[in-house]
Amino acid sequence: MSIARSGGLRNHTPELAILVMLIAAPVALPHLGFSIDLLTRVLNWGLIGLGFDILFGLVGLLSFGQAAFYGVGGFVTAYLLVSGTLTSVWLALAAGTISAGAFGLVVGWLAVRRIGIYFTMITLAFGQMAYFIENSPLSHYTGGENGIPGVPVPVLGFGEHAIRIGAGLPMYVLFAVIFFGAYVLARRIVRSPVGAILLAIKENTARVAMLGHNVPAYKLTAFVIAALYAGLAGGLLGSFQSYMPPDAFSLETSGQLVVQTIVGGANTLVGPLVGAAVWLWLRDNLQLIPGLSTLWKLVLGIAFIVLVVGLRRGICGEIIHWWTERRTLSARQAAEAVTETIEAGGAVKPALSRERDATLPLPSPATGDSDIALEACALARHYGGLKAVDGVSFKVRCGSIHAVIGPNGAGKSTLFKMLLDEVSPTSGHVLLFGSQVTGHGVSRTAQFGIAKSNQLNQLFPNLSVRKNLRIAALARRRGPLRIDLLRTADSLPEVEAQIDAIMALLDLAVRADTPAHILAYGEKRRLEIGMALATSPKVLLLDEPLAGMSPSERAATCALIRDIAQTCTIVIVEHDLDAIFGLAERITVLYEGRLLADGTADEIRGNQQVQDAYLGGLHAHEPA
Ligand SMILES: Nc1ncnc2c1ncn2[C@@H]1O[C@H](COP(=O)(O)OP(=O)(O)OP(=O)(O)O)[C@@H](O)[C@H]1O
Repeated sequence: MSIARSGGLRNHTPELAILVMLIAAPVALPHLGFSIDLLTRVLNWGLIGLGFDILFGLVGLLSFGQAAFYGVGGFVTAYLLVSGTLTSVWLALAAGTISAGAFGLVVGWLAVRRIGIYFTMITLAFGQMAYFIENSPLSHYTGGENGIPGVPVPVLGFGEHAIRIGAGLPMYVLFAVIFFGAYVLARRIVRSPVGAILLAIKENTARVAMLGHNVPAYKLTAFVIAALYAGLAGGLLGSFQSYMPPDAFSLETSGQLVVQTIVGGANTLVGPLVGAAVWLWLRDNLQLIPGLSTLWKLVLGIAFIVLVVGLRRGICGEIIHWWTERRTLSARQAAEAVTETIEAGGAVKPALSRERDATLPLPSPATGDSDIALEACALARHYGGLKAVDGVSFKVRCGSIHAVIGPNGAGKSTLFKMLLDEVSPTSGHVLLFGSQVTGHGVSRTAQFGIAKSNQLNQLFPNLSVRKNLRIAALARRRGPLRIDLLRTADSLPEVEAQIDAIMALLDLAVRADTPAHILAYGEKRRLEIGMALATSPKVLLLDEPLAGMSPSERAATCALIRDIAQTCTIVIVEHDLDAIFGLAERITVLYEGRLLADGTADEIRGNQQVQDAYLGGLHAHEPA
């Protein structure tokens, strides 16, 4: 089970389990060497870990700079209280948390445009810069190397009814209540449309952008959420210790968070908490072993290696994986058996719907030759000296099926990429219903109404068919960015209805809960088309939709394309010319990047130049 799962009463089991764990911990764990203070400290790490797990576990962005936000939250809170600017610890905590979030917005804005190691390096650099700033230019406010002593504890109530939350059990209870609230919120975020899109970004970032989601903005959202959690944890640290230490900003803090999350299990939310418990317990108890002296660090390192090698998914990750495998094994085996049957040729030919469903996108108005849906205006793309596409112009009539054909390397895929603005043209532009889309980027172009099904499948392999389609359908319904963190991803009835209609159309309804990677090849191709269709496009680009299909699958897919053509304009690249001549109203022929011909199927069939350059050659090479 990933943390993105949703639906049903069972989904509240994790919250209940956490509640029981938080209540039982101060009773049971002191017998195992956990003091109440250690448990409180573990909760503090767990709190920063909740946000970090959304960033790292869910989206896959490894930050080595979380200490910066932990420190900002902590020092802003501590300074406001100790300087007397604020007397309410709660208000100071809110100010510290918001400051960390604002700092996260700035750092994240710069960092999320980079991926992999570059992202990590930027966060690391900002973390180190924050440490330096705390220690030097701002030492008047932060106390530099001395930190800020005398941070007051929170007070509940007013006047004579006020209760100071002192050290020991009361402080643990405060941290436990805050952690529980933060955990419930984090789970809601994970199960929200935003959470679903963040998980999809980790699976296949390019496809999420191609569907119309603003990927950098969603990553930034995750980054700020992580910074807010870190800021809150930092603010609480000062009150817990009555002292805000400068090492909150240190690289060791960021590193320890990463280690604890890996040990506990990323993408589980509770993993960083469990990792912190194991890590801090080992650290505290190893130091007490007589004769171990400074060797305890070596032993701790060996323990880390053993844990990581032995439990690849981390402690919680392995437990959840084992449990999920047990629960879903029979369903998975049944799905794999269906796939084997289909691939062995034993499946019944898909009974594709001929009825247009009311929830599918409505047809574009096709009112005559002047009604042009898409226009390529002198499009060119050069790679150094190679002219992959060289000044190609053509018009696609609204409501038609328009084919682009040409031999291998003619520039068809490059042309498609420019139509969706995945690749910027060297010169020329694209008009959609008379408005220029070129230059807006792939997400905006998808939002304008152009969708593409790719030559090579671009699915979210570990997500079910329904979830794949949901990511696509959410793009058009919610626009490029919406931060609806508190609703569940499957709570939009119109989106679910659209998914059901598309699954019925694609004959994938029985595979709704099957992960995409288990599907048979032909089913994956249909899902690829379905994802483009789920964005309710005005113009659908199909790049070699029949590639690799059996004759019966080709026939079924051609019928599907005709069905889809009732709802939107289609531009199709395909090498199966029999299919193309049967489907397309108009055909554009490319040869070595240039436009060779453009006309009706009959005109193209009778064109001698096309015969010489492509049709003759292709039929000569075509397998029987
Ligand atoms: N990113 C790139 N960098 C350099 N050359 C490229 C790039 N993308 C495509 N090309 C080249 O541009 C030319 C056109 O490629 P493209 O994939 O668009 O052709 P195609 O008509 O789609 O071929 P196919 O039918 O085999 O898919 C080819 O020579 C290809 O090697």
